[in-house]
Amino acid sequence: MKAIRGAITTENTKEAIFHDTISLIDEIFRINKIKSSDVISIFFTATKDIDAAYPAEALRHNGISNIPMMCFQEMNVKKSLEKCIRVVVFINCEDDKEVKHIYMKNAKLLRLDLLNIKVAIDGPAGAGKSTVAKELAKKLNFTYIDTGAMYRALTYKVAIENINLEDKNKIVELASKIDIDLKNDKVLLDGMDVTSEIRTPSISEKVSYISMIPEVREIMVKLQKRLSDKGSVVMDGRDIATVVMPDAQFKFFLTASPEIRAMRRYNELTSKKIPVKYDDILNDIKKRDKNDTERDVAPLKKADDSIVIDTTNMSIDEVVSKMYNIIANG
Ligand SMILES: Nc1ncnc2c1ncn2[C@@H]1O[C@H](COP(=O)(O)OP(=O)(O)OP(=O)(O)O)[C@@H](O)[C@H]1O
Ligand SMILES: Nc1ccn([C@@H]2O[C@H](COP(=O)(O)O)[C@@H](O)[C@H]2O)c(=O)n1
Repeated sequence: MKAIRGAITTENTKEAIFHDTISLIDEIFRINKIKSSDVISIFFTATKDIDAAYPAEALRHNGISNIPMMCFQEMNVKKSLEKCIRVVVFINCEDDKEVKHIYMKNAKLLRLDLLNIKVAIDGPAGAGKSTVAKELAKKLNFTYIDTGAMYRALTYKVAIENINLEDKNKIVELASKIDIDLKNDKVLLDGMDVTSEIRTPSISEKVSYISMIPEVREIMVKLQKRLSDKGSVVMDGRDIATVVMPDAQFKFFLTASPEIRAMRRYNELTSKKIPVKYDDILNDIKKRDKNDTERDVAPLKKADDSIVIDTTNMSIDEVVSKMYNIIANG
């Protein structure tokens, strides 16, 4: 037995409810290659603003009379999608049958995560990419992939193995051997949690030298492309819209003045009791920007089709909402 979910938005008239319910059920049957004799039962919910007809009535009217059906009112959650009919269809089938859940019209917003949407976010150090990307991914229920964390993890490994930054061969060899994984906001290096270790000023200072090495980029980009292939993702970095996900449906380039970016980073580190000087951070940011934008391979640059968001005078919430609205309305 399996359950197939679906939803569709409608209008509060009998005609619209009948039409949209039938469209939804037809699509669920068509895409999942099921017939009414496979169906055990169907449960519908409708939002509070739908009272002109029962969705189940639409199916009866359309000739389906032998499937047990029930209609309920959906929980009335504040700011939730209006005029929406949700359904769950229980079917008899083989255990290994792959089912596809169907979201139509504005109900697609309920499960953007099922639509294989790629969101690319690039920008200079401290522009707010990872903070915003993480929030946005949570709001959309997408997977978040922090590519900077991968270069940082390699840099951390280079540092603990005492490898000279000039020794490119050793660094590339290490890059090809290490295992980097991103799981539940944690960065795992060969299975070890290095989430905080990779964010220290000493790693930030070195990372753009490591990320300049073309063979290192090749290894990282291959891994990032593989990760981007898993459903809907938000990925942030420097070359995401240009190299890693050039086909992303949504591309953003976040920026802010170097002074604001340095101040944000200074506040972040001092709040964690990490002793730092504002001027050192500003210099590191400027140096990294220079290295990242001037390197030969995949330099940091805005893709032609990226939307620029200057976050200098915007709060984190404002940036996230702006991006979310662009995606939800896109
Ligand atoms: N719009 C904003 N307003 C205020 N603070 C912000 C804003 N965006 C991000 N920050 C803060 O700025 C700091 C840097 O942000 P974040 O680490 O997300 O930047 P980043 O672009 O990912 O940087 P890096 O490339 O160096 O990793 C964090 O402390 C974050 O909380
Ligand atoms: N796609 C990327 C991501 C990062 N880098 C390099 O890594 C450094 C650290 O990245 P953060 O986002 O964590 O600050 C960054 O300065 C780049 O040198 C990259 O090259 N490509």
